[in-house]
Amino acid sequence: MVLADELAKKQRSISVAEFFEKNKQMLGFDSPTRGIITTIKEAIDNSLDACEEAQVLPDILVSVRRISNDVFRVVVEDNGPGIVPEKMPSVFAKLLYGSRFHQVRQTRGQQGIGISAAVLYAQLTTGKPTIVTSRTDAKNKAHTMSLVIKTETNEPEVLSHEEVDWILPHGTRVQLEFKSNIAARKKLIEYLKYTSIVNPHAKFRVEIDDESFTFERVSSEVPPCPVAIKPHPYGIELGVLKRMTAASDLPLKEFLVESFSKVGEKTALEICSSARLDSAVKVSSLGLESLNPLLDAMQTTKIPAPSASQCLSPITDELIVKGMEKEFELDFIKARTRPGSVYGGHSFIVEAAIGYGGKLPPEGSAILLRFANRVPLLYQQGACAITNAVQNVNWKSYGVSQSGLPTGPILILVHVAATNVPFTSESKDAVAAVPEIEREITLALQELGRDLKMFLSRRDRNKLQDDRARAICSVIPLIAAKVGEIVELPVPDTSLIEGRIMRRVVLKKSSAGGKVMIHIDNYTTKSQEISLYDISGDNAGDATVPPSFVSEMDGEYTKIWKVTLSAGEAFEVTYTGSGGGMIEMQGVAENLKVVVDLDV
Ligand SMILES: Nc1ncnc2c1ncn2[C@@H]1O[C@H](COP(=O)(O)OP(=O)(O)OP(=O)(O)O)[C@@H](O)[C@H]1O
Repeated sequence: MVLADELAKKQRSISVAEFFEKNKQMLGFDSPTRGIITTIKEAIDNSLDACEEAQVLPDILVSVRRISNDVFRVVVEDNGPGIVPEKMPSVFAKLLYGSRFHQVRQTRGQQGIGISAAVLYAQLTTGKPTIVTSRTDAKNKAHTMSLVIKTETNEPEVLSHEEVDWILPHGTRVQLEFKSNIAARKKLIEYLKYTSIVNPHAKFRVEIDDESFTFERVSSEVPPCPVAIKPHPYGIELGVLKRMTAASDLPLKEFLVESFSKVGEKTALEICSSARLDSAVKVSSLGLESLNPLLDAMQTTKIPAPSASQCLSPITDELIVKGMEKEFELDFIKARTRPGSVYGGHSFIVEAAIGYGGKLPPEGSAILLRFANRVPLLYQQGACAITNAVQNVNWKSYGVSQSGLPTGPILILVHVAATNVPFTSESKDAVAAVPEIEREITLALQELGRDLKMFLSRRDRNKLQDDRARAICSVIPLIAAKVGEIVELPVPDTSLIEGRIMRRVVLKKSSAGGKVMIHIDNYTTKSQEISLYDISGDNAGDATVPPSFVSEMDGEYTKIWKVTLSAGEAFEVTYTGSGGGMIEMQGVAENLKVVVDLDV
């Protein structure tokens, strides 16, 4: 009893801010390196969500400057709709305050914790307030506030507030200072690169100390802002149903039709009869003895799946390919967007892509890029359902070696877009093992695996042809020499024949006069750059190339032309003149068909 009295003196409520201050690792602030990435990620997620809501093309500035030995100043600025001044303190300095938690639609932010957790982290490590500037339209001035969170109460404290002139007509700028270290640089660039792949409509200007660079947008269409839908009966739990019924004064049938998606009058009556409840009963009067059978009936009655088209915003195959091509050099790339699907009443869509070859590391495990609602997941790869699904695919059947993940020059991208991404924790690092989601990922990867297999076997066929051609070419000069010896005639120049057999290595035109035509057809799915080098001496003839070629000189005699050849495209090079010459083709990748007409 005495002990209980003693304990009672110590028992008191804990504010959510105090809790997260102590447990910052739960929100992704476990180390100084990680803290900087999480902060920038939270601010960028908000900027991208806000721009999508306002339907503006995001132009986002990210600046990181070291201002003393271990203190960094981070600024993220967007051209979004801005935040009204009355709301600025709560948005940035109150945990669990946001606009997205109660909505059923795809958004990057979900919980209303992200940016205020970063503000908390800043004041915890440096004691510095966060400075926010925001403007909602050109008619009004911008407001700048200096904010901290009062951790004991989880309430905002405004240290200063003034109206200022600002160059942007609308947007938000947030500036935080906290302890970190430069080890985060590589991870930060990686994060920005991956973010720009899955947000191809966004432009990111980056300044890290004295270095500045840009991730350009490859699409100038803002993705449609997902529309919030009502919850689906299959995704509801008893506590939520209890709260919803208590707050409604509708009769049961109307309540079901009004409150849930895909429930029409007929379905509502079916639910009522299956729960043995009167369809006209006021829902606020229902006790647990009625809510339990009602919930059972809602989840066993056949109800169509929630529609994915309005509330989700997939990136689409075409833009994923564009985004990946922008950031990686690849020989093969293919993407797939699966049809919409459902788990526990929540809509989701899986998108995946595979890249192969190019400048990817030739050995070791595949590079796996995981995304949820267009946000890269950079940590806890091993604990993620996406990794699990990738490992469970039998990659060997697609001609790729495997040791857990596939191995070799492979890049795999998986994007899960959902109205409620089932993360394993608040730090949103890994997707939980939901069988429906894993199944969709597997199906997408199997489809892509088949495409990759076709590409690899075609490439192997080409390689076989090359090896054969090379073997033949190595004996041709010997045969020519031998024949010349036997028939007692000068040994003929076999280089033209070699060029014809090799088709894509060296083309010589050593006889005077005449003309050589090279036709090149690109029949891969992607564009590729090729270079032609005129390595003839200055007495040689002239090569003419189509005007689309960019020409430059390398040294006195070597002229170089470069052109990007799109899929299915062909062009001709004509070599004329009286002095003879030689053209070498380089960077001629797989699946180019080269036809050489000699002396036409
Ligand atoms: N740059 C911005 N422009 C406009 N509104 C913003 C901006 N940043 C934040 N907000 C508003 O502030 C709210 C809170 O943001 P916060 O990052 O704390 O949570 P969230 O993004 O909703 O969820 P999560 O905790 O999952 O990140 C957002 O829901 C949004 O309404």
